[in-house]
Amino acid sequence: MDRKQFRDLADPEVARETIASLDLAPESETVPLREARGRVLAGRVDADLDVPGFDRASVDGYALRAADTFGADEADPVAFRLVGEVHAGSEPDVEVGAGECAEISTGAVLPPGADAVVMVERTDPGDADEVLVRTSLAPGDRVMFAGADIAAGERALGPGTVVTAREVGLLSAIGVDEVPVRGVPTVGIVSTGDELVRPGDPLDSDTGQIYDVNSYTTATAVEEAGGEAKLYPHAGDDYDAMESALRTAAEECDLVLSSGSTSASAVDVIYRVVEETGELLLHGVAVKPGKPMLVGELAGSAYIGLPGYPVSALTIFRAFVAPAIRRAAGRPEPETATIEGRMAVRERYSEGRHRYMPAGLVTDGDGETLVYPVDKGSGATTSLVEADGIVSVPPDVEYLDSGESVEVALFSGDVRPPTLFGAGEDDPALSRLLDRVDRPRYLAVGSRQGRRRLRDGVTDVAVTTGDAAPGGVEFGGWTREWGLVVPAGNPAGVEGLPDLVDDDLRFINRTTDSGLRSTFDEAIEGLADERGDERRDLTDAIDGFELAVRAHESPARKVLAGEADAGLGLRATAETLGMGFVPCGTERVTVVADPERVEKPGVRRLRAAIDDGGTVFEELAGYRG
Ligand SMILES: Nc1nc2c(c(=O)[nH]1)N[C@H]1C(S)=C(S)[C@@H](COP(=O)(O)OP(=O)(O)OC[C@H]3O[C@@H](n4cnc5c(N)ncnc54)[C@H](O)[C@@H]3O)O[C@H]1N2
Ligand code: MOO
Repeated sequence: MDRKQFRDLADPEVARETIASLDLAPESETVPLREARGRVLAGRVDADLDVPGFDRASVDGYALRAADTFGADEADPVAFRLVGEVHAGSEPDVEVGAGECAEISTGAVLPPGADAVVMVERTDPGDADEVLVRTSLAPGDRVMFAGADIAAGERALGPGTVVTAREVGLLSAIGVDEVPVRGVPTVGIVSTGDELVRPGDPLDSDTGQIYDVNSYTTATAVEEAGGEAKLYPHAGDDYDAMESALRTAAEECDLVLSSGSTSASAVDVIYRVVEETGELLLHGVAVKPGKPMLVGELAGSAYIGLPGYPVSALTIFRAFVAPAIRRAAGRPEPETATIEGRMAVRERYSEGRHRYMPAGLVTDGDGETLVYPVDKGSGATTSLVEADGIVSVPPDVEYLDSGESVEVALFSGDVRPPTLFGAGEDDPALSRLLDRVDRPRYLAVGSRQGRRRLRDGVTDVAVTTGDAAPGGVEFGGWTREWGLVVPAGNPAGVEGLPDLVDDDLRFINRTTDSGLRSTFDEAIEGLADERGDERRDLTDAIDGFELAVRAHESPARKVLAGEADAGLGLRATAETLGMGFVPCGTERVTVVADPERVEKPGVRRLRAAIDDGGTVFEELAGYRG
């Protein structure tokens, strides 16, 4: 095989073969039995003694010769002479002859001469040192013979066995206190990028800093695949920093995984580091996401470069890297849990790359599984959390039709569709109500998108302001007070919407998908009518009218950060954040369900939660149930 493929995007199969050609399997080792849980046996373990090591009583009773019990039954017992006793853990000092018996406890060595044990319950005391036996026995009854569990020389466990409590049980029984196990591949993780900050450290968003998602995510995924993750400090975006980080990791690990710096920009130099420090075998694969991945070797260690975008990095990891780590660790490929479903919507894609499409599941009113694409882009960490699995779409498929049957490879076998799937307005009361539903999924995409997804038959419920979604079953709702969120104490003395137009105030708006934004637009429209102005004149006069942010607290937070004087928001938000509030009105939030899905358990639960309301509305300033 020609292992170098730089110019064109490689076929995914070629990428898989190239990764398979890397050697990342560590040496086997021996570990104490107490530390063997979860490890994979590297070789066969044979028993070198019999278990049990002696003929053993299985019950408390009397050891005797079975032949002497012939004809005994409840009505007609046979008398035996008691000649001694044997306890577990001691060597018998008695021999059992014809017509004799010895008292014996469970687990004790069968005394010489005896070949069976009668349970104490089937006996009675007789005269003096006599025992009456009220049942007939066959030789071997209530006795476990030496080697019956496992015999010396027998195969106990084979290579590849994953050690769990059961295996520890057998190994303990045969006296093994150390086991040969496959080495755990050590995987060094080097994230690249000047902008990265470890979670827990302070973040300066103004300078473009972001929390490092890939280091911990990849480390967790490595451990899930059976490797040992070793985190290195992230490397800056220059050649020397990357070279030194990769070199150190390569010296200490079986596999080095980097993330970032794989693509086309001037700082994406990692391929040169690999080329010059080791060998670059492949750069670029015809998959989406994850096109710019790299495969190579570095100072005797295997190397894979993941793209910087978290979704791309994790998708590539799952598709290409995890199988290689499992192989190196000697772990079996997990049963892929898959589920068939029909596409809820049509999805187009035609870039000629094999696509790993994150997909969510929802059940319709008949319990049938529907599949919808979740694509918030490779840079959105919520893409994978909001999805349930991946639909693999070959490069020649240009679209998946609505209603078309597809197969979803679930992220794990225990993934289930949510009991309730909703979309619409971002609202704090709704968040609290959803806490009362078991495993709901809710996408705060705004009223407009909420209506659309309910109409498309994707979601079970829509949560909207203004007009309720048409054609649905109304579950009721609540009102919330909206207005302008200003700094505490309202230093600019803002009194209402007219001040936004007339005064020199920096304002932050909500995106047009949000229902609150529609309410605001109507109020501006009303103000324009009142003044006999064009709406446009008013909006042009508002400094920041076009500055729109996505979620319900976002404008207030910008005000809090000193970036604006007033933000569109809710009284509840101002209260929570300890800010000032200028009321402009109330608006109604309505929950509407797909008529075919009102009987789904999660949907019924939400309806009950709305009816009940409890303290939810009382606890939120400006809310009424
Ligand atoms: N002109 C082109 N630009 C891009 C192309 C292209 O073909 N031509 N490909 C795009 C694709 S596809 C991908 S995928 C990315 C891959 O980019 P890099 O691997 O070079 O990654 P960076 O540029 O360093 O980062 C991309 C993005 O991800 C953020 N990032 C990086 N590391 C982390 C981390 N550890 N945790 C969280 N987020 C991280 C980074 O800040 C960037 O926003 O390139 C496209 N561009
Ligand atoms: O390959 Mo990029 O990963 O398409 O987003």
